[in-house]
Amino acid sequence: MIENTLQLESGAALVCTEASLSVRPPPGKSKPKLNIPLKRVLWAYANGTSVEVHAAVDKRGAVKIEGKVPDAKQADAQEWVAGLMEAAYDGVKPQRRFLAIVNPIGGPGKAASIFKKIVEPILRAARCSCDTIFTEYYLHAKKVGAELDIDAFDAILSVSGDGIVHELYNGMAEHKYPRKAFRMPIAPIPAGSGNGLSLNLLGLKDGQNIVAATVNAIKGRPMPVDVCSVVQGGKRSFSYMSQCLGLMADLDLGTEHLRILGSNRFVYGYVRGIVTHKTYPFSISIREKDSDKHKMANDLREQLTKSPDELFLSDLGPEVEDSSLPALLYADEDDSEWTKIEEAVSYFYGGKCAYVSRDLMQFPVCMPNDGAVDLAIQRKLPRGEMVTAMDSAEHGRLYWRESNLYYKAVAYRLKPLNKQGYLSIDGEKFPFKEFHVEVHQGLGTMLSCYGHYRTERNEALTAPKSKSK
Ligand SMILES: Nc1ncnc2c1ncn2[C@@H]1O[C@H](COP(=O)(O)OP(=O)(O)OP(=O)(O)O)[C@@H](O)[C@H]1O
Repeated sequence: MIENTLQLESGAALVCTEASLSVRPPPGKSKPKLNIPLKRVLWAYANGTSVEVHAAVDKRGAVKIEGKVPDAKQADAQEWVAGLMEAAYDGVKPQRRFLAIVNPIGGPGKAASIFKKIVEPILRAARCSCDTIFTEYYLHAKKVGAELDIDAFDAILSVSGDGIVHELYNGMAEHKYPRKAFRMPIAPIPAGSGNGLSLNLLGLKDGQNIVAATVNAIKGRPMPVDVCSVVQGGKRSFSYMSQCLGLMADLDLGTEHLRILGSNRFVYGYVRGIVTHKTYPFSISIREKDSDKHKMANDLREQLTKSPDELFLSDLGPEVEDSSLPALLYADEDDSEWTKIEEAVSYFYGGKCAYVSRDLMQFPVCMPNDGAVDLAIQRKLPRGEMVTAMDSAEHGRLYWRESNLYYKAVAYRLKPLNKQGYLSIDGEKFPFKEFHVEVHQGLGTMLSCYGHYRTERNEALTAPKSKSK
């Protein structure tokens, strides 16, 4: 392994390898060696004999490492610092200009203090600039998206839950140059109650980690993501995450009055669903891209082996020539050749992210920009199996169940055949009425350090030996 060492006057040394920066204590000192991944190095600077390195460390936030080199080593220090900065910002422009949208009432109401105490110091240490808007009313973020000054910022920080990103996208759709607005990368900082986007970009371990999310905003690369049009009663809106009806919508929107229970309200909702054992009749038409579970799992396996350059946009994003919204291609198409399902099912879920919550990886073969929305239609199960169905659901085990019909669709239509129920689009309540969805490949942009959703122990990648219902 190549090591680039800067010897300090104190006897300690700063050692940069291809993967990390470590601080080696002087010989004979028992202080433990500090090891920081290069991704976490925010800034390095040499002035005369002084050297400063700023980094982001879990639980501590922005930290500064300082030292002095002997007079004769000033040029070495300059060279070492330049090398460290190059390695730390590999492929990414330093000093991004952010627009932060902070929802002061998001989740437990801590977004403003999280932003001030953790996020801002890290941005300052990385010498990023940041204009901040505190949302003042429902749909304020939509207005921000619609009026976005595209040239003034490199990325948007959404300091809240998933609702603010939904509003931003629906605002961007009303921008003077919608497609250009959608090219503005978004990076979530998980300060809401539903932080699904962050969970998908950062994984289960780091999904709620504010330091990791802020580093993702500084070091992540622009990843194109599909955005769906949802057309209902002639009105078009945009969904980047999910569309849901039946049991899973009931246990979210139908338990809002129990917010005091925190995430336990979802457990309560699921148990209530087992007791009532209700089914929901839908008529669903699917313009299929795929429905072979083995093929979809294989396609994901292949995707995960691609190099970052194939997965990301260049830091500046491609030139967008046509700045208008993509047209609706399938809204008027005759669906007589589409796949039809007319059945009373437990729930219907459409999604563009793998995790829908910490406990459920509903769409384990989902890809950010394959031009398809994943559909999971859970058929009615006996009560006992409803309980076991949630075993390892956070690792995507549901995927291989025969009762879980799974499609990739470029478009679909759904008509509820009963009168009352909940329709959740990205967690927002929509009228419980017929709607049409179609996918716009790569329309949106998120910042990511991986180029794909970060699923952990994804069981969809290993086909089971025996069939499960
Ligand atoms: N100052 C404000 N007053 C009232 N509502 C606001 C304000 N700022 C933002 N909102 C609304 O807060 C809602 C919740 O935002 P978001 O989903 O990001 O956070 P959350 O805590 O995850 O939300 P949820 O309550 O949906 O779980 C959005 O609908 C947004 O319009």
